[in-house]
Amino acid sequence: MEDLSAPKSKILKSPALAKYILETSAYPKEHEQLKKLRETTVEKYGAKSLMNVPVDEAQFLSFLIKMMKAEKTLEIGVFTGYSLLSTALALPPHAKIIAIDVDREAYETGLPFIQKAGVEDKIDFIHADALSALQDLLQGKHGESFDFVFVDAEKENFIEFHEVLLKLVKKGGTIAYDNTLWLGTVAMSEDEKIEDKWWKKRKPTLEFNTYIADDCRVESTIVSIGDGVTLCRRI
Ligand SMILES: C[S@@+](CC[C@H](N)C(=O)[O-])C[C@H]1O[C@@H](n2cnc3c(N)ncnc32)[C@H](O)[C@@H]1O
Repeated sequence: MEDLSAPKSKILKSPALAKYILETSAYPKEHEQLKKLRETTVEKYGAKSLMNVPVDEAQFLSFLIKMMKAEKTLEIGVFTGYSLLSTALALPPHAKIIAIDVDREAYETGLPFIQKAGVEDKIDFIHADALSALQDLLQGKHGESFDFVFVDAEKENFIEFHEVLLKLVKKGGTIAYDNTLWLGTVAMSEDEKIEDKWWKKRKPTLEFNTYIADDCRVESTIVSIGDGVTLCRRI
């Protein structure tokens, strides 16, 4: 999660290079309804609109979903639905996405674009706190059933999410965690400390990254796109 007030909120430190990637590769291939959803989010949410995943990151995840031939996915942290719509467009017609967020208003802001893109039927939105919704999925018939999970909610809960998600994702399935390089703070020293509201998420991010590096139940890699995405494949 990031906003415009964040200190140079991308990990790519050259703004010119970031602009080049977006303009040369990402924007030309962006679906019309994704573009409209993004513009509406900026208009309504201003600085908060950068909570949407960056266009190049969404395209990377879309590639991954297609290459995996995923058919059942889960998203934790929807906001106005940029990554949700991108995932829905990447999935085949009969596929399903369960999407969880505590903020129904934000989801409903993006919903008209999901509807116009013709992919609403693939989505089952759950308006709830993610940890309790995940427990419900586990009690239901969803154990070991997901091909792909995207986690883009509070960093403080990532380790708890991971433990439940390992019971929900299939063997060979992938869990992607967003913002795992947290504005680059993971590699900063105390001397370089930035504003408290950003710095305080450095510690849970560092703890999560160490936890995953030590977790023999998954193969994992940190991809330096957006604000950092960790991919975990369940062994
Ligand atoms: C960074 S935004 C998600 C952005 C989204 N993936 C996109 O591409 O637009 C984080 C979202 O997580 C939601 N969230 C944070 N903690 C949550 C929790 N414990 N349970 C459910 N939703 C949560 C917030 O309401 C917010 O909408």
